[in-house]
Amino acid sequence: MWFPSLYPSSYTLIAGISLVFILTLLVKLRHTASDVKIKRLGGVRAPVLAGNLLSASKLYYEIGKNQYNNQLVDWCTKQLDNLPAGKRTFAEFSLTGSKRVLITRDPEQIKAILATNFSSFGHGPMWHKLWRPFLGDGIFGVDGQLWHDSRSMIRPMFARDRLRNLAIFDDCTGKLLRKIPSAGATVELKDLFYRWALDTTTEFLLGENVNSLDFPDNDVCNAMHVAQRIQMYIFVLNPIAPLIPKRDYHRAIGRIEDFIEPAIARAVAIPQAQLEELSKSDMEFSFLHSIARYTTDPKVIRDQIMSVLLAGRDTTAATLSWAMYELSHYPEVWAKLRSEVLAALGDQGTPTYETLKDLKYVKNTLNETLRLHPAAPLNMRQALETTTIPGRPGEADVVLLKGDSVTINTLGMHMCAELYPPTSETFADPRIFSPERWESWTPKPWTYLPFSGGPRICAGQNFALTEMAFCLVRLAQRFESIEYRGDWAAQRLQADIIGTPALGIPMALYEPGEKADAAFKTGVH
Ligand code: HEM
Repeated sequence: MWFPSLYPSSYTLIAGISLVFILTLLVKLRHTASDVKIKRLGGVRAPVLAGNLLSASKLYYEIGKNQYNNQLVDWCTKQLDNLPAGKRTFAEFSLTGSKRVLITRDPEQIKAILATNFSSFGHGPMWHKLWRPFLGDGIFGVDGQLWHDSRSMIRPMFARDRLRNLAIFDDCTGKLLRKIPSAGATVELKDLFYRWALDTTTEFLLGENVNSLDFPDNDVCNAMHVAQRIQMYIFVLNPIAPLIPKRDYHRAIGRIEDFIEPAIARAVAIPQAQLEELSKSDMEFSFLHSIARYTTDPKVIRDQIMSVLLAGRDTTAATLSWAMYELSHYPEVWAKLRSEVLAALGDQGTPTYETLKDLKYVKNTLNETLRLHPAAPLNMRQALETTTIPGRPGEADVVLLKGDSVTINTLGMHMCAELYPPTSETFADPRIFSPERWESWTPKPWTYLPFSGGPRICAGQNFALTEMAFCLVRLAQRFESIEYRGDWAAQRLQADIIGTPALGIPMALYEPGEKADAAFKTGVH
């Protein structure tokens, strides 16, 4: 009686074993085929972290787990740290034997990928496909001519210091300051910075803002969060992307579109002659107007707006969150920063482009924050054609075959002790936050890349540095001291698309003369 039930399960077992055997063989064959191509090109393969089905499946499982636990960047760096001494700057893995992934923190390789060998690399067709529902064909999602056209389209709005931008920073930062409660009350500063950045960026892009500072539960703000979180999973777990539920993702994107599309419709209705006239006004001409001079196709405009919204919002919010996190731990740094600000502007003076440029310690503080906490701790590229990048000094080049991916571990590179001078009186241990180090030190080329490098360097770098300096100056003008109200040492990096403090930034800020009030030490405002 038990025979009939045994047969199907035996068949299943045999079929299962055969499938695993065939797949393993296939991976092995592909691995060998890649080896042959690499040898033919006179180069070498990077050290292999995982090159068969079993080890690569385990590795992808670890990627998913570490992403879930906010430890993906640490994991990525550990993979390199665990390699034999002298070989800790790059390594590869592959699930299928072809389409390898290279992780690198080697400055020479990064320079080749981003600049000297620029045309051989891009975000790639897979990136485009995975991000398309969100970014469409906007600058962040495309390569080649489409990227070139996008860059030309958005460049004019970043080409010079515009008065309108300062007015936006002033407005939104004023509102942010009004949300910070009186002495001793705990405020979740990270949440405020994200809302401030969303308001600032939407005002800059569209000429109207989401007003999430006044309305914390704003659904555009929530939609941005949901879309980005799911997008990160789709991207990191791309081999199983089709299995990831996407209903909330599409709904969130739809909500963001509901906000930006009416503004686009209004902009494309403006006659070109009127746009031409508007462009002469430094105060009234918005990013949207600028793009509408290039094209009146609402879809093209929507895609560029989405890209810059994504690029411009979380980056500055996360960086300012990290800056305040670090500053709260070093009262003497806050005091020095504040005295520089007060000497230049007093406690009320409005920052201008000129004053901001002269505030060296404020600049050093932001540089140091971006060194320890680059907003994009990992950056991705794909080889658009078979090519080579430098290997270890004195060794053969590393070959990347068309379709291979590269993960540039920017944070891992910033943390590499070998890339810094020895620790001294003027140069603190590189793991420590020390704006002073920038007074006597300039990083070696291609070793400090918070804004990336080469032709695709952050288009909004100056805008971002001015925006963040403006906000930091206003905070320093008003608050004499700041206090972290969480477990400072327990903080972790949450690698969403942008790296952000996983535990938030609960803080208390004190104006001159205010004192800590124990009664306020509970509850977050
Ligand atoms: C702390 C602030 C910021 C940091 C650290 C930062 C960093 C970066 C990085 C690393 C890239 C390269 C991404 C890649 O190669 O895939 C990038 C690209 C870009 N960023 Fe930023 N960014 C910041 C703020 C901003 C702001 C405020 C804007 C605009 C309002 C902006 C606009 C862009 C754009 C449009 C690109 C795409 C450039 C291209 O592909 O040609 N960024 N940014």
